Amino acid sequence: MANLHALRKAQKAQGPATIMAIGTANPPNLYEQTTYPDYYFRVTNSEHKQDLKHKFRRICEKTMVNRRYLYLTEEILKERPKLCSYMEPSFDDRQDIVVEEVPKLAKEAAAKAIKEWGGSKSDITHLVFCSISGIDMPGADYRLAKLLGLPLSVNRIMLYSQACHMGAAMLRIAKDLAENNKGARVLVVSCEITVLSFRGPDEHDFEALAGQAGFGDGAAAVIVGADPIQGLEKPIYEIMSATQVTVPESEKAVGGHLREVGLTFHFFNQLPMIIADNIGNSLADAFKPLGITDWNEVFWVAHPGNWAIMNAIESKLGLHPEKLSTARHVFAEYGNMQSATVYFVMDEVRKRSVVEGRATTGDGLQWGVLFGFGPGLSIETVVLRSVPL
Ligand SMILES: CC(C)(COP(=O)(O)OP(=O)(O)OC[C@H]1O[C@@H](n2cnc3c(N)ncnc32)[C@H](O)[C@@H]1OP(=O)(O)O)[C@@H](O)C(=O)NCCC(=O)NCCSC(=O)CC(=O)O
Repeated sequence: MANLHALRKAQKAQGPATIMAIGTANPPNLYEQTTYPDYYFRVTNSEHKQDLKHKFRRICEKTMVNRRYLYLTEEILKERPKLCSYMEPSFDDRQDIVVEEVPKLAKEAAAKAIKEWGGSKSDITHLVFCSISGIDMPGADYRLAKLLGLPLSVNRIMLYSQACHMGAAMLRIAKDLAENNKGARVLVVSCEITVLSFRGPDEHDFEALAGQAGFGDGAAAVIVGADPIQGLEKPIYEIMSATQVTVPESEKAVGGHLREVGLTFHFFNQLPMIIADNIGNSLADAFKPLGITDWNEVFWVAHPGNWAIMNAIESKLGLHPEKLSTARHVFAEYGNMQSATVYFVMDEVRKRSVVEGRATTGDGLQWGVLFGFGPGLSIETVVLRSVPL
């Protein structure tokens, strides 16, 4: 028994899971929000719906998004006209694209993270990959591992059909993998392209219209491992804890349905208030062991969701405006890239901390919260510890 105990101890890492690199990527096509309504109504052959176009323009302005990267172009849509209808069965056309393209964009982000990490691909022990799109067998994880040239021994896990909270949720998974497997180096990848949900406008479907106005395409990757090798691996943040709670009676607050017509997107207008009303409890539980009760004392890496959600959180928790300024900046420059967004925010927080001459990677503060939410309603709370700069 004594030997078994020693064996189990030897299998585990000593220190906490640590984020050692972050990479991001977007498709090459940049769409300015001011001209997007003209583009969108032209490519979907909806120019005759002028009142709806004006409404869509107002919705686009209300999002507070400035620009977004999108995989789909006018050329691609001409080749696949079913995607431009409102509800024509079009699953195969959509699937043809996402099965090929999700792993490719993911590879760009992952290659950047691996380069920053500085280790060898052969030392990557685990791959955790999420995307709403691209269900296939073998999956996008297999394709990505092949594109990157990862060792055949890599332990893969693919998470399809989840949504925005998965950026935070994958850190929760990676933490357990890194801390329970000595020497593990976990490549965490998220890739979201909106090909399943792109559709033409309909005056009776506000939720679809809002989705067309706010979502963007992007991929991001991080490397997570414990006990960094000095001189080779540079910690960016330590992951102190990671938890999920499901808000009761909220399963219809946000979600989607995958059908022949692609993915339809649904949300309640009350979503901002539901999130703001519930996030306080999650923060209190997460920071209790550290004795922190003032949410302005920590740095914030928040999934933006939409502008109203950030307003509601800021007001409910009494946050200073700078706490969510990076999340707002990323949202304005890229739109809501669902699970990938929070990694863009994390990348921006650590880069800004350097540029602004802060003492740590967390805006000069020691402790921070990475926060995500998505269908369920699932709230993910990850406590991060910054490192000195
Ligand atoms: C589209 C919005 C910018 C609209 O902003 P506001 O609601 O503040 O603006 P507003 O009230 O003036 O509404 C703008 C126009 O839309 C109309 N409108 C608003 N709500 C409506 C509704 N429920 N049904 C029909 N029409 C509606 C208004 O009448 C108005 O039209 P008119 O101008 O004609 O009077 C916002 O709702 C938004 O950002 N939605 C994004 C989608 C979203 O919630 N994503 C959640 C992310 S979820 C996430 O991140 C997690 C996950 O996905 O898992």
